[in-house]
Amino acid sequence: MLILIVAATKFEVEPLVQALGNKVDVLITGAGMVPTAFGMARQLSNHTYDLVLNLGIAGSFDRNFHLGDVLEVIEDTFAELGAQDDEAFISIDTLGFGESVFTPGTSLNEVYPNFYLKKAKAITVNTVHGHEPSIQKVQQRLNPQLESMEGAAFFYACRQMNVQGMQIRAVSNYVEKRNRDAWNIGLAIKNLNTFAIDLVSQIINN
Ligand SMILES: O=C(O)c1cccc(C(=O)CC[C@H]2O[C@@H](n3cnc4c(=O)[nH]cnc43)[C@H](O)[C@@H]2O)c1
Repeated sequence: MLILIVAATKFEVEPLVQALGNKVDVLITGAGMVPTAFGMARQLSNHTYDLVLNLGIAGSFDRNFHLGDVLEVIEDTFAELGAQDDEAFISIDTLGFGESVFTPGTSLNEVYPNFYLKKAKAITVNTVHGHEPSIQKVQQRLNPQLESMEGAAFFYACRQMNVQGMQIRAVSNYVEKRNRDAWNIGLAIKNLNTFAIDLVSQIINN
């Protein structure tokens, strides 16, 4: 089983690289949609994989999730792709020249049914939300549970390159008026990597 791990920063997957770096390929793209899409296109043009895993931290709109929770992203939307029409937003889909909503090519249940994670719907943004009025606006429009800067681009690249992909994220912060002191990146990275090391070990040993 050939596995590619895709992450925005090396910090997010450092424990997994220490534990399993000789058994899987790891692509560190840099943060954001463009580096993710470009990095994946280059890597997947030159290599073949059975499974591609996007691992990272994320902000949560949903207060039922706790900091450190590890979640499977089952839908991801390019939240800013469209046009403003005064107070309204017209999605790229409605405009008729693109798609904004993407789903994974596979699922945890399909890949390894012994493992279970709570599911979440996410949005992908260029600008991390940190201003209450714009948070309320995006919640009314899309009702997202999570936010990252790469997820939808990951799903898009998987689909374009015809590979099976899955996105797993751990909550590092709530999406709220910017409050960097309240982030718990350390806990999110610890829980994410504990889960991912366990999952990848099981997959490659079975
Ligand atoms: O210090 C900051 O303000 C800051 C802003 C965004 C991301 C970071 C990171 O250190 C992590 C990079 C990675 O984290 C994802 N992420 C985490 N929380 C959020 C969020 O609330 N909204 C969007 N993305 C988030 C993102 O995918 C980044 O690539 C630091």
